[in-house]
Amino acid sequence: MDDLIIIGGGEHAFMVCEAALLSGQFKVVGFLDRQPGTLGDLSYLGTDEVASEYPDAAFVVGIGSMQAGPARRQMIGRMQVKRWASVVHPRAIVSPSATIGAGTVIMPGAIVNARSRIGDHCIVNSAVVVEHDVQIGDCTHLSPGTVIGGGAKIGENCFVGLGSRVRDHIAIGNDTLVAMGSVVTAPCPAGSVLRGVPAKPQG
Ligand SMILES: CC(=O)SCCNC(=O)CCNC(=O)[C@H](O)C(C)(C)COP(=O)(O)OP(=O)(O)OC[C@H]1O[C@@H](n2cnc3c(N)ncnc32)[C@H](O)[C@@H]1OP(=O)(O)O
Repeated sequence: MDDLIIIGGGEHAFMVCEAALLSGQFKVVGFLDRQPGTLGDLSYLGTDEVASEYPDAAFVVGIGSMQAGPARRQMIGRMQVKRWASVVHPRAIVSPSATIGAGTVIMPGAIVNARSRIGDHCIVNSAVVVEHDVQIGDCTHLSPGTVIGGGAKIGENCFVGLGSRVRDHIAIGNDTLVAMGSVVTAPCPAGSVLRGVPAKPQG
């Protein structure tokens, strides 16, 4: 069983901790945060700088990114971490032909269907449906209840808000924000901000 350290001590970190414990794959040894705090029964180990003191542990980001763009990737790049764990809640359904990147978390009720590829450090949140043959880029957050149609491609560093739908076989560019409740019916370039039904670019 791997030792796991969670980066972050907020609400999402608690969810990640619970998923890790329920998976039976990890012994969660503590969490890092900018300031001392509490996270269930976990020990506060220190700030990000102490990560290098745990060379044998695996790490996972427990910070729920709520925006599109490179901030999450940059934060991860600054960490002195050798090994990233992917955490899959035992009540998620992941096809045996799907691949899940390092540092990615899959929350309860999520479905990742056949031949889909989820990148590194993604959040596939509660009750998300990622249909077959989908590609999700690194550091992208699919918020609870989103549905990604078969063969769609979502870029890196995207944020897809609560309950949104993305049409099958379309591509969404990197760093795109999809507002909650949107229905994305057409491809969009990198850096888009989309909102509404059907989703339209915002200025
Ligand atoms: C585990 C978890 O809980 S993960 C949580 C995930 N959270 C989410 O998915 C929420 C993400 N947030 C959104 O999608 C927001 O709608 C944002 C970020 C796109 C916009 O937020 P803000 O800029 O704060 O917009 P704000 O709330 O001020 O609303 C401005 C206007 O847009 C409207 N509006 C806001 N969001 C939306 C939306 N998703 N669709 C349509 N209209 C919207 C508001 O009603 C408001 O209209 P008004 O000016 O006529 O009153």
